[in-house]
Amino acid sequence: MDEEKVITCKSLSKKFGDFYAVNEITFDVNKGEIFGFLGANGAGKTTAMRMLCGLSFPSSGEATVAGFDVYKQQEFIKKNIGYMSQKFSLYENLSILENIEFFGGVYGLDRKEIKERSGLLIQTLGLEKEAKKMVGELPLGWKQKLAFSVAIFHRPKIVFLDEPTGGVDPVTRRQFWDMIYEAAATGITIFVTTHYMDEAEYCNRISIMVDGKVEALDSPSNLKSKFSVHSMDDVFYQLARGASRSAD
Ligand SMILES: Nc1ncnc2c1ncn2[C@@H]1O[C@H](COP(=O)(O)OP(=O)(O)OP(=O)(O)O)[C@@H](O)[C@H]1O
Repeated sequence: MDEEKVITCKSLSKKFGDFYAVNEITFDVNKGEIFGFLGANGAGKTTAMRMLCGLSFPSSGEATVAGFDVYKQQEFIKKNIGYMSQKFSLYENLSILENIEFFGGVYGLDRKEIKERSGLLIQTLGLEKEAKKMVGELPLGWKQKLAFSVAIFHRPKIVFLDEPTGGVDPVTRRQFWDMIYEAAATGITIFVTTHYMDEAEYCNRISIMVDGKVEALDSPSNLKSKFSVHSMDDVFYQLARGASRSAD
C-alpha cells in the first residue's frame, strides 16, 4: 500500500526577477515522517518553505500540503500546519500559560479544549511551578521547547520548523529532538531545516538543496553509502562545496 503523502511537490519554482531562488524542486513527504530540509545559506530553503506554508505563491510547478493546493487553498494550508521559526513567535511579556492560551485561541480551539490541553501540556513539560512566569525569563532552550509545543498545540498534520534549535547546547538540542520524535509518533509530520549535521542524522529522510535545486534526497544511511563517506557532514560538504550562492 502507498504511504499517505502529506506534502507533494513537483517542479516547484520561485523566481525573483530572472533569478530562480527555488528551481524545479520535486519531492513527497510521508505522514509521520521526519523530513530534514538541508542546504547551505542562500540555497533556497526558506523560500521553498514559505511556498509550502501558504505564505508566498510559487512562480511555477505544483504542490499540495495536507491535501491542499498551494495556489488556491493557502488559508486551508495555514489551518492544518504548525510553524516555528528561529525567532519563534512567543510573547516575552506574557506568562507561559498566557502564551499557550493565546495561541490556542489563535488556532481556533474553544475555551474548554484550551483549558484541558494547556494543563496537560504544562504538566508534560514539567513547568507547573513556572506556569505564571513571564516567557522572557525562561532560558532559550525552554523557550524553544515551549514554542514547539505551541506550534503543535492544535494538533496540525504537519509542523514546519525553521532552524528550531539555534544557539543551544547539544544536550538541550537532544531533548528538543525527543519532543520531535514524540510528536512524529502521534502522526504529526515534521519538516525541519537545520545546519546541524547531528540533527540531520535524526531525520528519516533528508533533502539537500544546492543553488535552488534538490541535489540529493534519501535516508541518512543511504546518502552516506551513496557518497561513500561515514558522516552526514561529509555528504553535505561534497554537495555544498560546489555551490555558487552563499549567505546574503
Ligand atoms: N524577496 C526576495 N527577493 C529577491 N531575492 C530573494 C528574496 N528572497 C530570497 N531571495 C534570494 O533567494 C536565495 C535563496 O534564499 P533563501 O532565504 O530561501 O535561502 P536559505 O536556504 O533559506 O538560506 P539561509 O540558510 O541563509 O536561511 C538567496 O540568494 C536570496 O538572496
